[in-house]
Amino acid sequence: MDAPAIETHDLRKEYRGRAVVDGLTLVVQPGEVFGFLGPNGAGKSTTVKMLLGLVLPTAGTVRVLGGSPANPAVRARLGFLPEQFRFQTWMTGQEFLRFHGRLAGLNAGELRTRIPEVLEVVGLGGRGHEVLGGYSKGMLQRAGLAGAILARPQLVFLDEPTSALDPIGRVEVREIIERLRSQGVAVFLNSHLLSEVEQVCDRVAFVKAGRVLRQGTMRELMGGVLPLDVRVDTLPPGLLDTLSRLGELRHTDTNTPGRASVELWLQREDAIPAIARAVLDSGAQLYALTPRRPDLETMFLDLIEDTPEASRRPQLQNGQAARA
Ligand SMILES: Nc1ncnc2c1ncn2[C@@H]1O[C@H](COP(=O)(O)OP(=O)(O)OP(=O)(O)O)[C@@H](O)[C@H]1O
Repeated sequence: MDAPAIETHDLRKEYRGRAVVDGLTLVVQPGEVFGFLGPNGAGKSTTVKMLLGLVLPTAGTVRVLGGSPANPAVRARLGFLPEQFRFQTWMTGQEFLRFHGRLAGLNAGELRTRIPEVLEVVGLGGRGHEVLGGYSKGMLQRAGLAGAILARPQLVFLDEPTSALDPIGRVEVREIIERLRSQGVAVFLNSHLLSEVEQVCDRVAFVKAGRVLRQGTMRELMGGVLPLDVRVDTLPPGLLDTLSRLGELRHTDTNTPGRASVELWLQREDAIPAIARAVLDSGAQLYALTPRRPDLETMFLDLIEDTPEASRRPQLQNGQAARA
């Protein structure tokens, strides 16, 4: 089996005696999309810099792709899209990629085939001859992403990769990330767009003040529960009893004539077919069975709620009141 894409143990970074990364232990597997989340100043960028070998840890160990990030052979297999990329605005898109490709060790033949390929992947096909100074913010972000994946890295760090993109661009970046995953590439994603992280990440870690507060799959973070919304036309006698044997009945709404909805919390996804059968056997019409993904934003706010900012936060929707 391949070495983990990222493996840190008790990683620590101090600036002037203050720990900004404080005992970070993480494992990210090849082909895994890992979301690294936390409020401003949590130590995310410092962690990424240590993983890239740009900042030396004060203590602890870090291995990427089975080796040291200080090793040039390891670095050649890493891709990085920083949030604040300083582009050489006088270069064309192609020149920029050629420059980065050469730094990553690609030869002239590889660059000739790979540059048009990545420009196409990021949605800049046919625009590579234009100077970066004339690109829009979204185009620059796409060019940066092209640079990050150009040398076919095995591990890619993406820092806020869609902050300048419109909704279509965001979907495209999600598709690029999914394609990377299917090719066995690990992606370390840092984004404040939690709904986006929710949709694409296999696992997430929440960090605050340099420490991991919680990490796991979305399901694990929810305590292993899968909420399911069931929409039917009516609730015949006995159906609620049957459903409550298949999952935990959390909420029932029969206020709209001709419509009823039930929220069930399941322990196992494979209870869903039995729920569909129970509805049909009861004689009701089934309109929807919707597994609900846990809401990362609510989890995030809950976890960081003891910050001073959080105690000033107004009441949240869906009954999620901020506890001071
Ligand atoms: N070179 C440095 N010298 C001194 N302090 C630093 C240095 N780099 C970062 N810090 C401090 O470390 C803490 C963590 O910073 P870091 O940039 O890693 O946070 P972050 O989670 O990436 O934040 P953001 O979401 O705002 O980008 C901050 O308090 C920052 O001021």
